[in-house]
Parts: sequence; structure tokens; C-alpha cells
Amino acid sequence: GLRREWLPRHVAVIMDGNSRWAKARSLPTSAGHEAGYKALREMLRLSCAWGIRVLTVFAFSSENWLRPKAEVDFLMMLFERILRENIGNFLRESIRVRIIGDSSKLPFALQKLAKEVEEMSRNNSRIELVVAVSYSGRGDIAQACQKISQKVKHGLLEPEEITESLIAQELETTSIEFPCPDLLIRTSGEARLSNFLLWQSAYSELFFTKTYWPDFGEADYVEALFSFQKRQRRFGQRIT
Ligand SMILES: CC(C)CCOP(=O)(O)OP(=O)(O)O
Ligand SMILES: [Mg+2]
Repeated sequence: GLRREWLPRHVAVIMDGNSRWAKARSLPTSAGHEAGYKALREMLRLSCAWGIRVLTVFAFSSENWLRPKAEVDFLMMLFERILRENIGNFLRESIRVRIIGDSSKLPFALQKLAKEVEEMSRNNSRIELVVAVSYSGRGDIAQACQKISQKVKHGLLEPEEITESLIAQELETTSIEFPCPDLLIRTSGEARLSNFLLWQSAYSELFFTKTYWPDFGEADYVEALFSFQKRQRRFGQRIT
């Protein structure tokens, strides 16, 4: 079985395949996103049960804004519903929720609700759920550069002080303790990072599965964790 001491501390997921899942069942795309919501709830439940410290999910990329307006509006309403329906669970299970991404483009009500849920769950410590909405990995790096440049401009920082760790601290990734995903999962058979956690996933173990996101359940999660445990992570060094 799974060796608990070898579990990743930070798992990131690119939840992909909702539309194809729906199409294969002659259902509307919205049904695929609804089914995706159920899969997310199950993944959070399992991650809590297994002691995963951080679960980061790619819920909506900056490129997703180009989708049909009806689908974007549906997803924005779904995100608001997810937060409202689960705030009680987050508090009961001591789940800390953080939203990363360009929130300025989100409907105001969702921006407000996200801030409230972040605030209410701030001291929760069992697991951190980081939801990337309107997120861009390149945008994350660019905003970190802007923040750092402001400090240099105001004489608070010298250029030679700009190290990898300083940049990492300025990224939107909010988990101070485990900022980098140990395991990055992408579903639906696509083998791309799609502008997700580009800096943070520099040494992440990548796991790709053909399973469409709505069908991703315990068996798929265990398969990903087994694959992770079988890999010997060298971080670029030579292991004799
Ligand atoms: C918004 C995002 C979570 C949706 C993921 O599924 P998708 O709509 O990209 O589905 P397809 O890759 O099958 O089109
Ligand atoms: Mg897709």
C-alpha cells in the first residue's frame, strides 16, 4: 500500500477534461464543470485524510477568459457556489483557503466572497487549499518582478540582493511552508503545463493521466501517488 512517509507534501492539479467528459455523454459543458466540482471535493477529502499539506488546483487560467461568455459566466457562478457551499466544511475541517490569480477580472461578488473565505480560514492549519483562478504562471513572475523593482526604485533593495529565494517569496504562491508542488498532476491526456505554476514547478514530479477530471477519483489519486513514490527525486544531483 501507500507508504505514508513518502507522500508529497504539496500536490498541484491541472483539472482538465470537463468538456470532453460532458461531450462523451451528450451533456452540456456545464454538466462537465459540475462533475468536476464533485471530483474536486473528493480530492480535497482524500488529501485531508492522507495528510497532504497543500493542494493547489488550477480552476481557471488567464486564457480561459477567451471562452464563450456563457461558459465563463457559468464558471464564475460555480466558483461562488463552491465557496458558499463549503465554507462550513472548510471551518469544521480546519482547511485554509487561498485564491491566487488576477482577481481584478472576477465578478465583484466573487472577489468579496473569496476575501471573506480567505480571512475566515486564515488560522486553519490542517491543509491549505490554494485555488488558482484567472491565474497565469508568467503573470505571477511578472508581478513579482514589479514588486521587487518597486523596492529597488525606493532604495530598499540592491540589484545584487535579487536572488531566486527573494523572487520565490514575492510569487503569489501563498504556502510559505511548502511553496513548490512535489507532485503536479494533469488529467485528460494533455501533457502541457499551460502557464500554471511555472517557477514553482521547476522540480515537480509531473504525472499525466488520460482520465478526464470528472472521473478522477481515489484509484487515480493512488496511482499518481504510487508513481510519485517510485521516482527517486534527485533535484539535479547525481545519486550514486
Ligand atoms: C476551467 C477548467 C477547469 C476546465 C477544464 O476542462 P475543459 O473545459 O478544458 O475540458 P476540455 O479540455 O475537455 O475542453
Ligand atoms: Mg481543457
